[in-house]
Amino acid sequence: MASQKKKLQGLVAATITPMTEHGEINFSVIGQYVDYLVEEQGVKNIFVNGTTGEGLSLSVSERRQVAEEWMTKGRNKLDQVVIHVGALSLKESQELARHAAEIGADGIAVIAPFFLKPWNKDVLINFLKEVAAAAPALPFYYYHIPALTGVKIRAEELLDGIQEKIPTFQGLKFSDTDLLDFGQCVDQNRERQFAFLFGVDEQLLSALVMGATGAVGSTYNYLGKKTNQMLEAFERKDFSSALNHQFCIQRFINFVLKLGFGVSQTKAIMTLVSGIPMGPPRPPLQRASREFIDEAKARLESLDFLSSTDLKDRNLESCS
Ligand SMILES: CC(=O)N[C@H](C=O)[C@@H](O)[C@H](O)[C@H](O)CO
Ligand SMILES: CC(=O)C(=O)O
Repeated sequence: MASQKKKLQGLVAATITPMTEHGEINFSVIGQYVDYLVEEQGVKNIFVNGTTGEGLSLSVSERRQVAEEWMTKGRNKLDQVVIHVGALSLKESQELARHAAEIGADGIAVIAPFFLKPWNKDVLINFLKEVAAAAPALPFYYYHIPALTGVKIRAEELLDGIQEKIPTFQGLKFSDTDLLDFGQCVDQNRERQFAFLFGVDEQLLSALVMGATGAVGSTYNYLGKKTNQMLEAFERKDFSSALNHQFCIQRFINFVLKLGFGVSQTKAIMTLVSGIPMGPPRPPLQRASREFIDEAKARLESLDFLSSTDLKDRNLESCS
């Protein structure tokens, strides 16, 4: 039963989908990628085929294969694998949900359909419910990302009474900066065992204060270790250390955001930091520029986020 599953906690890396130079999925590096997350970043949960994974740019068949590969390579190594199964077609979404159940995933997540959009809460819930029903034993997470879907129905409103409609509802992945909405999701559901997973990595500390139980994000692929240090400091109520860690992370994210930061840039950064080739993104995205890569690399080095370098002595802003 879904409700007996252990709660999803801590950091969840939104996985990149590695690709070859020819734009095909590069399954061959996923095993290495799992080991890197677990051993180097201390991250044992993953969120597959989401924004970072270019899930909506993959075919249904590719999405199934990617999910299977992560499940296979993650066996006995990862704690939880959540598969994003959102799609514009309800049928496709249901197929992916059933498939996630078949391969033994720990949960499914769904974004709001973003072309022909649900215009109110009830319409959105009805769509989500149909998807959830295709995998009745799997924990279900709603993936709230209004800036990308254009569906701005507040999460707080959506959560009101959701378990009556979707019995497998287990939590929320909240990728928005509206901490009033996020805080109210937590406050109004205190007696329920929901997971409140925050998705704006540069603001995670504020969300922890608001009651986040975990976080899903792209930067946990390569800043997982650093972010785990922040979580540990927060746990032991050492707020000044936690804030220092958050500021370090912010310095990097702020820097790359100003250069222009998205999935393409995440692929380039992960390639730099992990040494595992993530390849180019799929059109319409375009690969990160040489200038971006050089500047990001220099910044990673100065913040000590690139372990291979030894700049510590002349480094004033080092975050280690
Ligand atoms: C829009 C987007 O991709 N958001 C990611 C997850 O939800 C985050 O992990 C961001 O990449 C990160 O917070 C940097 O802004
Ligand atoms: C960041 C995130 O959660 C995603 O890539 O879907």
